[in-house]
Amino acid sequence: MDVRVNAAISADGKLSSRRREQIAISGERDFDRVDGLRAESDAVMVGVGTILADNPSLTIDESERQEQRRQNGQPENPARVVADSHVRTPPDAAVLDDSAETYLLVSDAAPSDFVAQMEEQGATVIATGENRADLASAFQELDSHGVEQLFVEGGGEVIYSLFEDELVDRLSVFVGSLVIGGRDAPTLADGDGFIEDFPQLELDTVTQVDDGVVLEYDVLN
Ligand SMILES: NC(=O)C1=CN([C@@H]2O[C@H](COP(=O)(O)OP(=O)(O)OC[C@H]3O[C@@H](n4cnc5c(N)ncnc54)[C@H](O)[C@@H]3O)[C@@H](O)[C@H]2O)C=CC1
Ligand SMILES: Nc1nc(O)c(N)c(N[C@@H]2O[C@H](COP(=O)(O)O)[C@@H](O)[C@H]2O)n1
Repeated sequence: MDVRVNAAISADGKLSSRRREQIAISGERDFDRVDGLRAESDAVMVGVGTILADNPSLTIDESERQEQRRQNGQPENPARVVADSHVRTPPDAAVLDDSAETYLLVSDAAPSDFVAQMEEQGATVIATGENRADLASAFQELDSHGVEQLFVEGGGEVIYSLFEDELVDRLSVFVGSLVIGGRDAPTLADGDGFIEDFPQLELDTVTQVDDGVVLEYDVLN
């Protein structure tokens, strides 16, 4: 499976403010670039922190891109994947609507009534790992469901875990021209943080988009 991570950060590296509300760091052209990346993917993934903060639909905005996918024999939207070890996805979350397939990655400790409720909503639940979803094993299962290109949009906890598990192939970052600040504001990669063996990146391209810049990296695993 090929895993691409994309996020928008402020010039000081924040994904959002300490209130963890959705902030439009990207401008119109960058949101359109992200829509294009969704359209190239088999599935779009976020952590449940992003579901609770932003309630995204993770579907494609541009109808021409959906039409192109239909012509290619693909579903009009990529599947949605939510990392949700501790079963916090609300039953009315937008990702559970019927506009695309949805996978929830939970741990083996997920209560069966939660699993049943999510399956009733049409989601496919993949349980791996003792107390936290084991992303490497879950990705193998996603692969068996035909997910070859996975596009990860955040947030900072999930992105850190993916780097920790050496699962990221490519990283793109839109750096917007604003400062958010705050020691409790989420950053691109949160979690415990690395103290050695820092994941190394190779800078591929730098492109100005809107009043910010997109940095594209290959990840040297
Ligand atoms: N600017 C941007 O591009 C984006 C910003 N955001 C912002 O990021 C914030 C949400 O980010 P976070 O709080 O970091 O939440 P997150 O979206 O990374 O979700 C974290 C949660 O995922 C679950 N999870 C399940 N398996 C996991 C695993 N193996 N490793 C790590 N987590 C796992 C855990 O319950 C954990 O609490 C919000 O403020 C949102 O607005 C989110 C996406 C994109
Ligand atoms: N690329 C990007 N730029 C920003 O400025 C953002 N705030 C985000 N946030 C993420 O965008 C997704 C929105 O999903 P919907 O289009 O509403 O379905 C979601 O993943 C946000 O967290 N991204």
